[in-house]
Amino acid sequence: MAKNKLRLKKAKILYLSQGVELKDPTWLTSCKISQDSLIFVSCGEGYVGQTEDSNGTATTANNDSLNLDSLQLNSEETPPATVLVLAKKSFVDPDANVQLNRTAMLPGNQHPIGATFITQKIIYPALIGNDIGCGMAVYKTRLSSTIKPQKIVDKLHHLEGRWTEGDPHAFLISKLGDQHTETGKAHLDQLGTVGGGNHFAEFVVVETLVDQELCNKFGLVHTNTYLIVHSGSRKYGQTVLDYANSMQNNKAATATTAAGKKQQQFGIDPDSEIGQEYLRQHDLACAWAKTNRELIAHRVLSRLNAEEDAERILDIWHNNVERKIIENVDPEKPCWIHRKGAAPSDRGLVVIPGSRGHFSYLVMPQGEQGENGFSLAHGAGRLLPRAKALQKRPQSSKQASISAMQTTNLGSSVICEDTDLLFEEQPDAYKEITDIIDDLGPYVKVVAILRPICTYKMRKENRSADTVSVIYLNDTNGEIAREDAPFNTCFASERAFIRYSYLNFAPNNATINFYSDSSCQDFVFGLDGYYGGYPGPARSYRWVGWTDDYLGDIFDKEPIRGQGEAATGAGTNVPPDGKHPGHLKDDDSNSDNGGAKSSSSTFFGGVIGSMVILSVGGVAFWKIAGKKLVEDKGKSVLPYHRGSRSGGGGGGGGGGGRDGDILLTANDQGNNSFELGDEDLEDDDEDEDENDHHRSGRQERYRDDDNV
Ligand SMILES: Nc1nc2c(ncn2[C@@H]2O[C@H](COP(=O)(O)O)[C@@H](O)[C@H]2O)c(=O)[nH]1
Ligand SMILES: [Mn+2]
Repeated sequence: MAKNKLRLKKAKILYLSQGVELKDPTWLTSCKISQDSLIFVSCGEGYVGQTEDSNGTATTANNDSLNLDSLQLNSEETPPATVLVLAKKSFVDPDANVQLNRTAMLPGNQHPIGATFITQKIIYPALIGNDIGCGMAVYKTRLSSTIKPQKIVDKLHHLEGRWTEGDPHAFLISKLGDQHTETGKAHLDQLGTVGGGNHFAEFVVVETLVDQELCNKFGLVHTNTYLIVHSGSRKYGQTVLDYANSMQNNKAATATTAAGKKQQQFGIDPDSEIGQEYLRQHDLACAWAKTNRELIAHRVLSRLNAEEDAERILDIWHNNVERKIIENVDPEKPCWIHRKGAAPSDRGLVVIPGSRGHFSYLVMPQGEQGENGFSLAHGAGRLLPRAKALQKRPQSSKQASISAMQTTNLGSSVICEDTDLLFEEQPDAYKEITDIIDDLGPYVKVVAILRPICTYKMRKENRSADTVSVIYLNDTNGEIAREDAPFNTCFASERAFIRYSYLNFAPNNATINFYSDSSCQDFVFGLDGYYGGYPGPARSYRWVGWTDDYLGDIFDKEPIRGQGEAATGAGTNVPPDGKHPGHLKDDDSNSDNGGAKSSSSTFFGGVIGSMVILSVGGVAFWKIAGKKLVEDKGKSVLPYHRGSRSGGGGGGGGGGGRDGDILLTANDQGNNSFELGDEDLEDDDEDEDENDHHRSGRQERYRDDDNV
């Protein structure tokens, strides 16, 4: 319409007065827009018209609370919600205001973080996003407040990847009961891991005891150190959102009316079967996230021998949907409080962190809670988008600028071995916490102010997440050698690799255990026949702790096999569902106890979206192209000399490798290099941050994108 009337070649955005984008032209007919309403037509520019604040005062666009009543935009089915912006002193991004007002008309898939949305009769999974149950926990520890930050830095290692000192599944069940048996082994490698993005584990001390009585009640003292843990449900939450999305998509396809379609695309009736199932899974994810924070605290504190007597002071979700009867709305029917980066103000003590270089506040909600949606800020919130914060990284004196980022103006230390993340999360990228606390003045009483001393974000070195342990067990002698074959992190820029694969050097009759010690969920392995290997009884393979998640597309394709007999055999714990390489064979005679006619094996593995191909004793190199494993014909067999290998197991039991067997491949740290084509950097990670396209490949894997 605008195109024709105004002869615009590229009318891109229509705004209603107040700056609300008219996304869907059907609103013009389905909503009552008065005849004399103004519509602003833009060729892509932002809204520049005037807005009106809640006092009726005209202001410039998008910089204050908007009164949607004055929009005269009302649909009988979805009248726009009332919008209240509590931020007065603190900065609010104009785009956030626009998103907020748009969401008030009909929740879509863009909404600001740091907001609460209250609905009746309908819930909106998209408002919660994928990091269901993200929240903050605070623990009192017995560590003295005089502890040196460097001591903490030195001790905080091996916190990535699966918790190996205990059984994560048993831990989950012990905390949450049998309801979590249904989660099976899935995602357990992530239980007890901080994750990426804004997540952190931070040691703090008390800077100021503000409300002595409440400090006494919660054990807040100057002498001790406290631990704040911020994390969520990791990939588990994503599966729950996926469920909701798939159900909604199905429904949307059968919706008849335009209005009905919109509703069904984004919202669910909580009493419907789908709604009930979503809420059930959502609640499990929230419980999972809480347990995750508990295990993170346990792991972190155990590094400092302080896990035993730690006391949890609070644990709150700031990313979930909650049912609540709000008397003055409807004393009978519950409302649904969606918190997207907002802390509850009806559950006692709340922590509001600033940034790793600012103070954090412990506050107690007070006074009338209601107009604030029973919610508070969950943190200072970002001032700068990630990309902008990253641009502040100086190009020169790289190392100096990295080191500067590893301490803060408050004298605290920062552990963050991803340099981009280090800059993205710099304190200057966050708003001033004191402004936020001032804005919350009517709703909270400050209890104590906390000073950071050491913030753990992530380490790359020794990430057990990126380690595959290959352990050789001799039939009779038990374990004879273990090698951790580390992927030198799964960061695309650094090239994942496996140092060695020793399969060919394991003795005949050995049982080779593949321990999945990884949260690299797309990591895949395969075993297949080997061209001309040495003769000997088959080895068998045990797959320990592997789940379907680890095995990607590669195994859907039958790998190109060598000419020899495969030495694969089903171990006691095989990878699921036909994906075990043993299932690919015609002749399954080489089972656990070994068929006599086996030879050696070609062994290959890969990381989808990145690369790792290894091949021991094989004849071919392989590479990942997109999500497919293809033979890399450009590579020839490279020699490998057993003599140069360290560790036991080589040649024991009579077989051993032979000169000329190929050691693996992959990156400059392996013995043989393996170049990657560009396709290896393909960005196919479903975790990708929609606001953060500058990275690629596996680099996103550890980023929790929706990690509010
Ligand atoms: N004390 C610290 N606070 C931090 C850090 N990184 C972020 N933050 C604050 O926490 C919230 C979390 O926000 P979310 O949207 O990811 O849930 C954020 O708004 C910051 O104010 C940190 O390292 N230490
Ligand atoms: Mn969060």
